[in-house]
Amino acid sequence: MNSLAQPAVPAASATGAPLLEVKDLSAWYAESRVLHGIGFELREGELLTLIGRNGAGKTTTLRSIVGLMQKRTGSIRFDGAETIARRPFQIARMGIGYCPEERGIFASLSVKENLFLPPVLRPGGLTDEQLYETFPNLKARANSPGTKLSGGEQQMLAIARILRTGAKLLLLDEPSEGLAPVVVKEIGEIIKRLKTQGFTIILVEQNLRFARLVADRHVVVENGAVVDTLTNEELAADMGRVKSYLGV
Ligand SMILES: Nc1ncnc2c1ncn2[C@@H]1O[C@H](COP(=O)(O)OP(=O)(O)OP(=O)(O)O)[C@@H](O)[C@H]1O
Repeated sequence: MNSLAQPAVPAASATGAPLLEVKDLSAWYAESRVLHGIGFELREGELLTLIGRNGAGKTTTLRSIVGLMQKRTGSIRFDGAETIARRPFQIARMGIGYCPEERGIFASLSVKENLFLPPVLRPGGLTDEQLYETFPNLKARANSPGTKLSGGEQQMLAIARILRTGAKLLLLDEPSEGLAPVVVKEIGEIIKRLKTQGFTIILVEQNLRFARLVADRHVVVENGAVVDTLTNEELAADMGRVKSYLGV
């Protein structure tokens, strides 16, 4: 039997409460306020995109959720617990994995060393076998140094790395950025597969075609606030609505 046929993550909670609730979230870089009361909810197993122009506050929202913004106010509830005052390592242990835009692959380490660097923080993560099944090209390149990987392979490695930790909410910052269309498609297939395995995902994305392929809902961020929320069907029916926010 395919070992990935079983969901890697437990089914939705019996209460039906959102897995993540962000309310009135503000955040600052030093004295500069960049988020102005962001709010949205995410149900278990859902895939949500944050879309918006450069500088809108999407990355800062992800950084706030994982506790990396020193000054943040409002409420971020994950799995029923308030996390706004928690430290990054505490939040990671609760089951949130962050894959930053810069990917963070260590050039001097092999693929395997990069993959096994983050500790397993809680049960429920993918086993080595499941990881290599999802990312066969990482298995083939297990002993290659990080420097020798293509952009797409680096992205896959960055995603694979957080799947071992036991995270059930994955925050992925622009995984399609700078990749050729064929590789973007491959990453899209992997993300769809992770969703069917039960992972809950927030994707920061500027590539609307890619976002449409994988997402359930889209939250549009402008000047550090949510200005619109659309289902994937609404986006498909009216791409102009979102393009006007993006200025494309
Ligand atoms: N380290 C930093 N110090 C000061 N200001 C920052 C820092 N990082 C981001 N900013 C500012 O915060 C605002 C929000 O940036 P953020 O990176 O969250 O936007 P974004 O929507 O993710 O856009 P992008 O796609 O360009 O990353 C921008 O005005 C940006 O210039």
